[in-house]
Amino acid sequence: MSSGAVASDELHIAMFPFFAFGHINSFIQLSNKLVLYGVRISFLSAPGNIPRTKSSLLDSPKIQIIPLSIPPVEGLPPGLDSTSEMTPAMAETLKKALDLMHPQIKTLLSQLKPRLVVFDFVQSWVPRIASELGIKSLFFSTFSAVSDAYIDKRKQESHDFMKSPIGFPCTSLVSVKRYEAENFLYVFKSSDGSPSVYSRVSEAIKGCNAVIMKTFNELERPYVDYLRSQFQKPVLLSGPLVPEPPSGMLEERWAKWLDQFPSKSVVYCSCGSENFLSDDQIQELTLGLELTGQPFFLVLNFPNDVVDKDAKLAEVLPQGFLERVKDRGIVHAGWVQQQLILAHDSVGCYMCHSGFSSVVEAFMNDLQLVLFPIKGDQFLNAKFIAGDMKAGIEVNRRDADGYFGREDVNVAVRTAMGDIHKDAYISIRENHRKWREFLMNKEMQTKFIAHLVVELKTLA
Ligand SMILES: C[C@@H]1O[C@H](OP(=O)(O)OP(=O)(O)OC[C@H]2O[C@@H](n3ccc(=O)[nH]c3=O)[C@H](O)[C@@H]2O)[C@H](O)[C@H](O)[C@H]1O
Repeated sequence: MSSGAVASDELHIAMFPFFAFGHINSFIQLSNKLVLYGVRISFLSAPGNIPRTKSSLLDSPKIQIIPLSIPPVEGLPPGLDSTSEMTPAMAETLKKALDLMHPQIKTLLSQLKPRLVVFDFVQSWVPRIASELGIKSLFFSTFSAVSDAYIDKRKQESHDFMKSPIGFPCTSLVSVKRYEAENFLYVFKSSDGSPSVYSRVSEAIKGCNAVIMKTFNELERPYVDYLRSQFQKPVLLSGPLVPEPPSGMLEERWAKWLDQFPSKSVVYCSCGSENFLSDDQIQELTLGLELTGQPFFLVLNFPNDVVDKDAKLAEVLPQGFLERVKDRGIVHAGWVQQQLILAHDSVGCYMCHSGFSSVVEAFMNDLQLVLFPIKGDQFLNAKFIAGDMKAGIEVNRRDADGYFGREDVNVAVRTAMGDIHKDAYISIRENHRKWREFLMNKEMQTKFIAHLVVELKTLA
């Protein structure tokens, strides 16, 4: 069959993630798995995100990237195409810009003619236009099932979030800290006419033909069963979408720096592509990493309104800090090749925000997880990993405001590295090893995707 011809039974799927790399990445991993089963993918992307997206998508004639244009909206500087470059306020405005893409997307879908469109919570209007075109729509939740379940069917008071809801599965997750419950109220916030996260997710679930969740029963069955009882519609499971081992080479400067340290001795610390720490948090985090005595590679992000990121870094780092740690510590502001850093033999501990893709990448490697969630789903992911999976250690946080001090960082990292609290270290390490073995089992991964493809073809 020539590359232009389309087999009648070929399944063509349009992928339309929200313009945040925590979401884009999950859509990329889903696309890469599906294309290996002959599925044709049209990946809708804002122009500025195409280079990173292209570098992670499989180089296959079955995948085409479709560039979109983001309509101009006041408060959204032109040329910014992902939340990793935006302030939180701009990220909210980006949602409004996405809502204005309704006609563009409808025209595109009518031209592409996919049998299915997989969309994100922000674009909760997709089911309407898809059904007008005879296209089935699937809401792909890039969050963990535990986080979707905990947030589900809630009232708009923080005390309501303190405890798990009635009917919630009986697991280690029975309550959250006050500051976490207060943070969850964000899902109800609607800024100048843009619908709240809560209403977008509710509309997405109500309107779609099925929900896809990036998980599997062996990991999150209680939460998946709970959501199935709430959603009352097909919930398809993709499995963990473990990425293929990263291709390419780690940047020379980072490879050379990491090579100088013994195996599993370095702490890699990152807050993900969408989180920005306060100056005080940066002080305590850096002084805590210094106290551990371990070599460390710290990556920090600043929103795009911080023009000179290196100057900002110099301003917020503790006095004399860089001089004191010059032989064993690096602090970098900006994007790094995270998967290649995690795969480096010198890295033995990953201290992270508990983002779901980043955690899956941690389980691809032999390292220990230290969890310091920053917002939303990350709080629940951290509790799930430390509580249900017992495969990581959370940094101790103050109940009222989530404050963590340098000693909290020091204790968590040294426990994860086996310096102190040996019993906890041994059990966490063993559980991490078991889950890694399971997640890296090719047969299991194949089973998840093969089953998903059958379900998608049945739905289409
Ligand atoms: C659903 C979303 O998941 C997010 O976490 P996640 O780990 O998936 O995303 P990132 O850490 O941004 O990372 C997303 C992807 O970018 C990669 N990366 C990131 C930073 C970097 O410097 N270099 C990289 O290569 C990383 O390896 C991962 O593959 C958050 O919880 C968010 O709250 C939630 O809405």
